[in-house]
Amino acid sequence: MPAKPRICFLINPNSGTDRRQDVPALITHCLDADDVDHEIRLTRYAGHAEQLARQAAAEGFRTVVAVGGDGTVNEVGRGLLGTTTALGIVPRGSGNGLARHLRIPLALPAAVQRVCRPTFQRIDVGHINGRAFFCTAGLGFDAHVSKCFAEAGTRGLSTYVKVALREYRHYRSTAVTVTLNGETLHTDCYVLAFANAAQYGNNAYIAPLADIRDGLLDLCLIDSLPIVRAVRVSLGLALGNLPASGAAVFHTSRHIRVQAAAPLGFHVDGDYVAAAQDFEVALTPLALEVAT
Ligand SMILES: Nc1ncnc2c1ncn2[C@@H]1O[C@H](COP(=O)(O)OP(=O)(O)OP(=O)(O)O)[C@@H](O)[C@H]1O
Repeated sequence: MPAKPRICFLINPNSGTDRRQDVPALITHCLDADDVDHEIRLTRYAGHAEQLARQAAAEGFRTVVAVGGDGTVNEVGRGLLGTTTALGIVPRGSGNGLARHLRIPLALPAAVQRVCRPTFQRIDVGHINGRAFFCTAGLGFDAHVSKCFAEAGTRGLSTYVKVALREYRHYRSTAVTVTLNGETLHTDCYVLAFANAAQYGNNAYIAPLADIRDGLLDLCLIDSLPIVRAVRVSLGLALGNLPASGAAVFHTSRHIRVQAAAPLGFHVDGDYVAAAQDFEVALTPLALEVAT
């Protein structure tokens, strides 16, 4: 009889807004012990999932499953880069952008069953200033909001919307020079998003045409955001028609350089990283195997 696939579940107990304590028992209940051997480990601090994922890959697990949101998925994915272990996702975050893009079920029982009988496929991986991202990265207002969101004390979509509306009142664009596809653009940056997947999460489609396997990043540039345009952008995000709305400019490229006139914050997969003035953004095609 062939050996059962080994799956390691890494749970971030801090993801999302649902604080139920019995997630390990639920996972064990939902999977079929005849089909898989599994282990469950909990993250103890931010950054721990990357370390645990790398260790699980070294132990020979076929799949390491991020049980959490896009931040946890990012950490686990980073830990698996360069290994032969696949990333699985059981979505438990606030936004779940990558899970939604890959059409992974949002309900825990269905997601656990899917990861036990998966289809394996490879996805592209983006890097911004050396930091990997799998869903989106960005400069400007979205990064600023992710920084304020992390400091807000509460999570979830309603906190995110409250923080975004509060910060919108005083956030201003920064002048940037963007080099891509042999062209140089001098423009202002309110938001510059680099999309590997189509959405930020919560079905907010920043780049609805983004294909996670096409070897290209979709860039979405919003140079300023007066109120009328803010309404059009919000509708475009919700309806998935931002490119047709004319409220943002889109490009595709595999390698982008951005130089900003003043320090600009950036995020990867919704988690704020730092401020910088020079950005190198690049895509490595099909660099990570994912269980979907
Ligand atoms: N045990 C832990 N204690 C505190 N923070 C943790 C722990 N484990 C992981 N983290 C951090 O929690 C952050 C948020 O988690 P995650 O992104 O999974 O949830 P979310 O923000 O609710 O979901 P989403 O990103 O989909 O909106 C991650 O960036 C991760 O670094």
